[in-house]
Amino acid sequence: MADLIERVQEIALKNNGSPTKRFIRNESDRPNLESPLGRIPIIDLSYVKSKDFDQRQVEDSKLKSASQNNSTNDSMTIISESTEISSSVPQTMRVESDIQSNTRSVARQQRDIFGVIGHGIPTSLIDEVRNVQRLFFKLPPKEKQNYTSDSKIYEFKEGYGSDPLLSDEQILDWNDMLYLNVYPEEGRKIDLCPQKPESFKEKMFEFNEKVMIIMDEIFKAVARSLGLDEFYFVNNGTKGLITWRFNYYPLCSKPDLVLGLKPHSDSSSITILLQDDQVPGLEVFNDEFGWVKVPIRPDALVVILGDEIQIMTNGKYKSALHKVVTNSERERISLSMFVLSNPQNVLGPIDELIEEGKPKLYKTTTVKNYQDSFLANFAIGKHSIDAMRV
Ligand SMILES: O=C(O)CCC(=O)C(=O)O
Ligand SMILES: [Fe+2]
Repeated sequence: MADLIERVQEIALKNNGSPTKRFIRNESDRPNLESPLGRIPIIDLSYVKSKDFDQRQVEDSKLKSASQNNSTNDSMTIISESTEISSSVPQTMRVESDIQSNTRSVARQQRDIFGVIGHGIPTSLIDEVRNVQRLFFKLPPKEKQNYTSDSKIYEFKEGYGSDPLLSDEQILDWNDMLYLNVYPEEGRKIDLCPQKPESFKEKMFEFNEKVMIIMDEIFKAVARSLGLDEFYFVNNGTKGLITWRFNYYPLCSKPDLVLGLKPHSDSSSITILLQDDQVPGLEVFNDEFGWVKVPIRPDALVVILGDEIQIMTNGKYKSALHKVVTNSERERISLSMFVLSNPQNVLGPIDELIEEGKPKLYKTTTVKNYQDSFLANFAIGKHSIDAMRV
């Protein structure tokens, strides 16, 4: 078993987008390309940051309803007042989505994923980040290969690569990626950071600085919504490590047989996702309707709750089960910014969040242990959080 040297992009180019056997999913795992368009809440960060207490409370309670598993119909009413991000899906896709939502309307909003607007990051910078990412993946294979690290395949593999091949039975994701540690600064491997396009590093670090500020605001709002001290996460190393994953999904002539990314939850506390501004693909699991498409709103960042939050909140907030489907017309990119706690931190339910009379639902371990088991399980499609249940 060796790492897959030929990248998905090259396979796609050589075969006109036609996947080889290794990518073909078993019948039960194949995507339904007609899944309905989901509704995800929108949080306006300019209100969350506001000094106006009342306005901040409205946004905080939206976040609470957005995240809490057992929220009531009342809290859903609050979030339904917010703008739906489906409103700015590009015209061509909107028509398709509207037809779908007419035939099968999705009433229940997601509670494990939400859009963030009012974040103050200029659209021009967001577009530039998407642009340098696209330019990087357009480089010749040899050039991109310079950014591949030679660490063992079952460890976290920084740099350029694709789904590591861990067993002969494994079905691979139709995705190439570039993984980079961006925080703390001393953890950066500058030799794995693309030299081309020239502005890649500059745009990446400029964007990172802005996103780091937003992360703190989100952590503060999440803490408030849980009744914790607002600095609980900020002061306890929940923003301990930030890793970016630039995803590239080539076009695929058999999107009904293949997945861009297999169903998974992220191991992070939260993931901030910058979606492609044109091409949909992300789907999230909805308890009522099964898989639903996550709408696109080009200026919004998407926040995905990860396993760490589910464990820390003793299941009060849930991590989002999500996957990516491919399409036969256009390639797609996305950028996942995973926020992980300090590796040495203890990971387990927070004492203040264990309700009286309710048991602890998750074991306690270290963040490092959880990450290690997550990476090994991810490749073979297993969910690590299942092993954490008491
Ligand atoms: O491509 C996307 O929209 C999602 C990517 C993702 O889930 C991941 O990188 O973990
Ligand atoms: Fe993910």
